[in-house]
Amino acid sequence: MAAKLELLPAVDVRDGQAVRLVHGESGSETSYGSPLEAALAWQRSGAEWLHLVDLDAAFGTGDNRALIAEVAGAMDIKVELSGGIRDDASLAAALATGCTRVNLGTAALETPEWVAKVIAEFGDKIAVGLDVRGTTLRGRGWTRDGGDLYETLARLDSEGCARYVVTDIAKDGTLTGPNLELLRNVCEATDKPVVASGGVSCLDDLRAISELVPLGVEGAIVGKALYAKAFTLEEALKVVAA
Ligand SMILES: O=C(O)c1ccccc1NCC(=O)[C@H](O)[C@H](O)COP(=O)(O)O
Repeated sequence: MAAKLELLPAVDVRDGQAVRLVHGESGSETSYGSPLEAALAWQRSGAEWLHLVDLDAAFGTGDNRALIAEVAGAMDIKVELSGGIRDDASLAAALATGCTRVNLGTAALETPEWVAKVIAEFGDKIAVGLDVRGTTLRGRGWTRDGGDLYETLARLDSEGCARYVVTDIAKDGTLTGPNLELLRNVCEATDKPVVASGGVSCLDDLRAISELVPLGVEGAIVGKALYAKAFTLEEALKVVAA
């Protein structure tokens, strides 16, 4: 288990632009310009990880595959790739970017046999995103219900899933703080590391998530707060190093 919380600044890509959504809803975008510039800026600021999302692939409105490959290829740091990775072809394209790991979402709900197969084949290169409203999972760019969180978690655990990225959709992009209770509950239900996602608004939120490291929280994805300049990545990295 990691001793300090890992920080994963997010670059979510829609129609070629770095954007932030509210509650992950298509159409709620605020644009922040070039994804490559954003990713390079986080790297220059000392990030050890980048969380890179192809929102068009997640929503089924096309993809940004070439751009995502360009961004991932330009990074000297670890990259977690998410969005629309649902079959052999999209997984092969994602892994070919040289990313450190991929995050599967919808596939874990809709094609569990395929997910079990790729977990067995690729081990900790595969994480599963558990994106929830309450305790109900959501797939297809968070637009469709996909079953119970804890039943799915038990199934994935039994298949050897290495890691979970847990998002409370009600918090995502809202700057209203992470759902610490959800994180605690998921950590109680699994021995595997958990990456927290959604809602971080201030440095105290990162301090609060850091307190969950002994329970199994390994990292925190930070999006909107960095783009809205609530704090700098340098400040955030200092807080988690303390
Ligand atoms: O990750 C996905 O596949 C995804 C699919 C559909 C909508 C949103 C998706 N991801 C969003 C993120 O990973 C955010 O970058 C992350 O939760 C940060 O949230 P916040 O700090 O609240 O901006």
